[in-house]
Amino acid sequence: MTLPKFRKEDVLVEALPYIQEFESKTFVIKYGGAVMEEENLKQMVAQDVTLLRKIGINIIVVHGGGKEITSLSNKLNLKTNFVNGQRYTDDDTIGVVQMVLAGQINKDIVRRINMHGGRAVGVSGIDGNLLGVKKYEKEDLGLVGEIENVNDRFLANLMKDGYLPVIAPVGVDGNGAVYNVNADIAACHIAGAVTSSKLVFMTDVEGIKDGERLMTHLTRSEAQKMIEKGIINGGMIPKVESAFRALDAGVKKVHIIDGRIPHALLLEIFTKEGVGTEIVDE
Ligand SMILES: Nc1ncnc2c1ncn2[C@@H]1O[C@H](COP(=O)(O)OP(=O)(O)O)[C@@H](O)[C@H]1O
Ligand SMILES: CC(=O)N[C@@H](CCC(=O)OP(=O)(O)O)C(=O)O
Repeated sequence: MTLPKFRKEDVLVEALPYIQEFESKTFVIKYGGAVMEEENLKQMVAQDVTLLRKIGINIIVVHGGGKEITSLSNKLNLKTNFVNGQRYTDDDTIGVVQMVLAGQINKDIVRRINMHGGRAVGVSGIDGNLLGVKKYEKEDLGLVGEIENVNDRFLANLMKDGYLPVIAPVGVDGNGAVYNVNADIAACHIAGAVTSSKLVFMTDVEGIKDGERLMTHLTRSEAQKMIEKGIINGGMIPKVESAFRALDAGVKKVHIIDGRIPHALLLEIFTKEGVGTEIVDE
């Protein structure tokens, strides 16, 4: 296969209108899946978010780490149990969740971004009462939390001072108890609270597919029909439902992109074609 030849100056010029459009806007990026495992991809994401921040876009990173939590739980002989896509979180497991998300993964992402001069600050939902939660009510998931409020002023202050918040999805309730929160759901609540222009889910599929066909653009009603027909299922459901919630809260576009593509974030944001699927209101 011969790749098309790009002239560097054309690539930069194509990016210019997007740079103008997005200056001072806020983007929330949910980072998870394979992108969090591969060394090269981790470095590229750190470069991409730093570049976006440096050209004046306010970036907030929300990260997952489900696989890493399961792996440490296994080493500690703790059982893993998922109920409808969420981890049943008992007293021992919440310790592991906090250690892995707010400790190891959060600091690893912060360190990488800062190696590129990105001014990242790692916080969990406990810091500054960023994610106020109550116990999840629809079913008993132990210490899984449902977000009731987001301290958006705390985030706004960090960004005003030029910092790039990197958020671990654990929350705290009114009594100071710590809860586990699904990272997709945390990202959508945060995007809504800061009226983000874009919410980008980086995952390890090409985007939303109908059979073999990648759907590059979907309206809410088209996506809803794909859920009803079972074309969208499994781990994609919480992402798409989070996308709907974010659109309700005023987010303009939600993107589901393939984090396995090198520099997928830059391609999505600065090229006409983009990568993956965008979901809009109508
Ligand atoms: N229509 C669809 N298009 C693409 N992926 C889909 C679709 N329906 C279900 N999926 C599944 O959703 C998964 C992505 O969700 P998940 O594994 O939870 O991602 P992450 O770990 O990045 O949060 C894909 O691996 C795929 O198996
Ligand atoms: C309640 C719940 O399920 N929380 C998730 C939090 C991490 C997460 O969401 O990580 P990914 O984005 O990598 O899946 C968990 O414990 O796995």
